Amino acid sequence: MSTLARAMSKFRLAVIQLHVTNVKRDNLSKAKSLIKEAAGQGSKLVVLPECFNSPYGTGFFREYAEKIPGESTKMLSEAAKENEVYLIGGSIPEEDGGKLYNTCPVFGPDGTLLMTHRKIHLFDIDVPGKIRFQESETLSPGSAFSVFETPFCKVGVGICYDIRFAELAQLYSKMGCGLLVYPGAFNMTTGPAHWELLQRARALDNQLYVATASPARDETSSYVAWGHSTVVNPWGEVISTTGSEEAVVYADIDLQYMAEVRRQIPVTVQKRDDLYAVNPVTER
Ligand SMILES: NC(=O)CCC(=O)C(=O)O
Repeated sequence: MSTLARAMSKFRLAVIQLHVTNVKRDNLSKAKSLIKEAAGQGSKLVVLPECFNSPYGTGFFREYAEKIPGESTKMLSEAAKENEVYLIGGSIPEEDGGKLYNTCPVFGPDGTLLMTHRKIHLFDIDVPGKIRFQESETLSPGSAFSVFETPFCKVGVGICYDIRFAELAQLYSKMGCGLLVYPGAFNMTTGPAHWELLQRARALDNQLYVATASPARDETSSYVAWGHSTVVNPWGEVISTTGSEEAVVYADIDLQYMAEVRRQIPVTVQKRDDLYAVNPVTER
């Protein structure tokens, strides 16, 4: 491997666990300053949480929704360019053609919008006495897979509940991703039970890096996020995490290490695709 290739196989990732308020302007300016802070620490890829510009809740999505391009994506584009980072803009409520989506915009270091991911699997759950949440009351699902290239590796994007679907991660892995990123706001019921477990499972199943970005916990909000933004390596180990407060979580991603794990335990090439296969039906 050349020195350049070796250098490109390592990069710093920053996950911003933002304290989200109901004042959009404040959310945007706080996000902007934390992106700058993360870039100042050498991060090349920066991730914001699900619903970083708006409180998370079906009663808020329409009020905070924007078209793309709009106020929030303008800030993200400028921040990506000013700080020369790839920026996964968490998610924002998006309005398009009268429908609302939970959408993650991704920007390149020149400020270009590389792609948007509209949450594919809407968060509709009912755990009696604990939590009932129906995103589908106000949101429509996306129906496209979302992978983008960086000089370091291919990155696959899902939003929160998308992490529960192992086939999506498997598909992204098959498409060549070395890192899966899920901006997500788990809650006080499913967070302690499933959040870390799902990340480690997706990482181990596919022998790749997994990163999640949650809003910081706010006990006064109608939906209390679990926090605990995390990065997991291809061995299934948590390599960086935090608690419930606002924080920036840093992790050094090493694609050579991923290749080493895949050589040692070669499940990615041992898959019996002659017996079973997960194949994309649409791609963009
Ligand atoms: N925002 C979400 O999709 C929440 C997902 C979640 O909490 C879960 O348990 O799954």
